[in-house]
Amino acid sequence: MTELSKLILDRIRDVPDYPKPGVLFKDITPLLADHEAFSAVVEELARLCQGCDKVVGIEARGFILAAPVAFRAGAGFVPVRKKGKLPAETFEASYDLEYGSAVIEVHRDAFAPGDRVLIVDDVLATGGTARATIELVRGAGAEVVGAAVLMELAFLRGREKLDDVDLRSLVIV
Ligand SMILES: O=P(O)(O)OC[C@H]1O[C@H](OP(=O)(O)OP(=O)(O)O)[C@H](O)[C@@H]1O
Ligand SMILES: Nc1ncnc2[nH]cnc12
Repeated sequence: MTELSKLILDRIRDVPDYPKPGVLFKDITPLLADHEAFSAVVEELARLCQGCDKVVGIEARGFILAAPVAFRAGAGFVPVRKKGKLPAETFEASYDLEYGSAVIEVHRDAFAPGDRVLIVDDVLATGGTARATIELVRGAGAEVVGAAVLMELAFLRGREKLDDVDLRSLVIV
């Protein structure tokens, strides 16, 4: 196990049966509260944005990672939000996730044509959220150069839905 993996795994709390019975929730708040771990994660994710123009973060937990990653990498930040939260004209996509379903949106003018984009989120579970985000970003005229998550839950096989992108996970459990 690498030093970074240990730093991450030691600071993720498992919460059983949240938000529904049978779900083991991976709570990243202890990691966020630890400067050493949070900054190491941001540094590592920012390395994946070499030459990218924008970092996309997915509401809500994705924002916490994607915004500092964009700042560190010298890229712009674009929010993908749950339906009804963005004020201007949007594209939208619906999807299923481990414990429900949702609709996400991005502003129609969020990207310049051909922008190179890294998608950042905290957890990859079923892959529904990431898949929908890729479609949104491509539909808005940008190029997805990669997707990066802090933690991948391998048993949910989300990676199989993302076989057309370069997916990096800092830890896989
Ligand atoms: O791979 P999937 O099965 O799609 O699940 C992963 C998504 O689930 C969580 O978000 P959630 O929708 O719970 O929103 P939150 O960030 O507002 O808590 C997580 O932050 C990912 O975005
Ligand atoms: N088990 C889980 N823990 C934290 N976030 C999630 N998003 C989807 N599944 C999750």
